[in-house]
Amino acid sequence: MDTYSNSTTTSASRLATPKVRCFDPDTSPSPTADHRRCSSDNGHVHSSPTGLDRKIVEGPAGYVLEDVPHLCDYIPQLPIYPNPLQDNPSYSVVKQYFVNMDDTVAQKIVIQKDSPRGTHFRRAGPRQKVYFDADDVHACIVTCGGLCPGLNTVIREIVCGLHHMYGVSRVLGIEGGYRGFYARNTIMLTPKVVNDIHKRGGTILGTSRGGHITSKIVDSIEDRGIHQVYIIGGDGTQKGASVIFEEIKKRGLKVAVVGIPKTIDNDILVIDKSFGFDTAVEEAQRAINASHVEAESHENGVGVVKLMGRYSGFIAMHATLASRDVDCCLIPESPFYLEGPGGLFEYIEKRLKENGHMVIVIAEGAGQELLKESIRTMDQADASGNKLLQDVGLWISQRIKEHFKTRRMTINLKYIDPTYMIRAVPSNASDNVYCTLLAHSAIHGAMAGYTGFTVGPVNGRHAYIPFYRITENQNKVVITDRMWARLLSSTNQPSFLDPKQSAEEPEHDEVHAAEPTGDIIE
Ligand SMILES: Nc1ncnc2c1ncn2[C@@H]1O[C@H](COP(=O)(O)OP(=O)(O)OP(=O)(O)O)[C@@H](O)[C@H]1O
Ligand SMILES: O=P(O)(O)OC[C@H]1O[C@](O)(CO)[C@@H](O)[C@@H]1O
Ligand SMILES: [Mg+2]
Repeated sequence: MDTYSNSTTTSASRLATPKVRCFDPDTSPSPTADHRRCSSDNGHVHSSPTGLDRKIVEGPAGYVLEDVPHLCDYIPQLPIYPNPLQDNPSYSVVKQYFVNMDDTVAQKIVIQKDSPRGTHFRRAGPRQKVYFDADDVHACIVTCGGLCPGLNTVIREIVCGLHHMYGVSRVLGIEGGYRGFYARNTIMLTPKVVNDIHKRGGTILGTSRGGHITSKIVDSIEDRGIHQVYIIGGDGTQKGASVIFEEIKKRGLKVAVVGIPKTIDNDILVIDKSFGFDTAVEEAQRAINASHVEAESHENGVGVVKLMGRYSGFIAMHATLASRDVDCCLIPESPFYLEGPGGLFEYIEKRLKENGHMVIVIAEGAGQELLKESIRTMDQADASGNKLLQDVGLWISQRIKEHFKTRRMTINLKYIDPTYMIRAVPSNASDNVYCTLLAHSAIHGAMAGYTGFTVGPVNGRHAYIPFYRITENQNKVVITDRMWARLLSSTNQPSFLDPKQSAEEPEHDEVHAAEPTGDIIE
């Protein structure tokens, strides 16, 4: 473990015009707290298996801060400026303008008297001093990966937040995802241009998969004189953002790299939930309702609805719990089987005999092992390297039809795949507010000189989270938690689990692993 130092290899800031010199402990009359964090005694750099540094600060009673990088970690003597927010009339009502620089957010909030204080993250919010002169700042925004409700709201709120809170007027939109840095046009984003984009689905910037050529992206950032890069995207995008940050650090550029996590599947760890998730669950209700109406209008009606979730079944689980019309929910985390006692076919037959109709919700990543056994196909991947999944909805519909044919039982099965209808809607009211907070937290962090981080709520408080924390693993439904039990008790479906197996399941250590909303954690 090396002692953390802020003066690693660098070339000086190439971009900003100094107005106030960096804090000097001997001469500065009013040291800013944020500058003290740059001194060499408050943390340690841990080398990760990938060779990337991690800033870990340890405190009493098992307190651990997993801190995020700061520009002054690798650029010495950076100028600082007073935060213009303090002169902003809209914010004059706020009693405490700035967050305390020592504020951190606990990852685990349910603890026992003697348990260690555990992991914390730096609290998001405006700082008293900032590391960019608003007049000089040139920011850019890019959206990558699949569509998700709320993308336009985040874009809007970054542009308007930079403009209204910090007076930053130069914001560039990079078109078409990462490849847009070097292969596409850019557009100037002003509050006027983005004024009503939150009412539209999709992303006004366009998006793509693949095309992450780090050197070309960073060349483009450097050539355009960009100081703040806001990157909106899922797990792949955040990995890409981390690589961009490392390259920027290597080149010694004064550029803050900020990730805003986007994943409709809610498969990003640590944060309470991802934007667009609520909207997706709400929109999924329409498909489930339609499926239910069809099913109950026909003799032995079976509705099958496929919902998003490649590796995590959160949308399917929450849409099922919200709807109450679903008789069976199948997700990737809970293996199931079709034939024999306790299997899916037996359960369908039972439900049809009891109720005359039934609705099955299946997440796109569920049952992939069964599919592999019955359909032999080449493994294919998309441009980002994500495995392309077979259509489990079509497959299961076919298998159910075949099964009841052999049982000489007439069923009426209707299959609905609302994926792209759900992804394309604008975000709902609560996601819109959430997107605003994400954008503001991102802006405050970048202006305060933090970099190489993702922003998001942890137990209801927005925090700055190092990239590695959210890219190392995926958030999954924990089927031994109470939420899944709640689902089983609401649908009455079989658990497909050997009771012995569930008793032996190890306890998960991620507080949020099973619950996407902070307010419903037990
Ligand atoms: N390990 C990686 N290193 C660098 N760039 C990556 C990496 N993984 C993915 N990317 C880049 O990130 C972008 C988005 O990745 P991807 O298509 O996997 O979507 P995502 O961000 O995970 O969103 P979604 O939730 O829609 O899957 C792509 O341009 C891809 O090239
Ligand atoms: O068709 P596309 O754009 O590659 O995206 C499909 C994937 O994107 C997601 O909606 C996540 O963004 C997945 O649930 C789905 O598998
Ligand atoms: Mg992804």
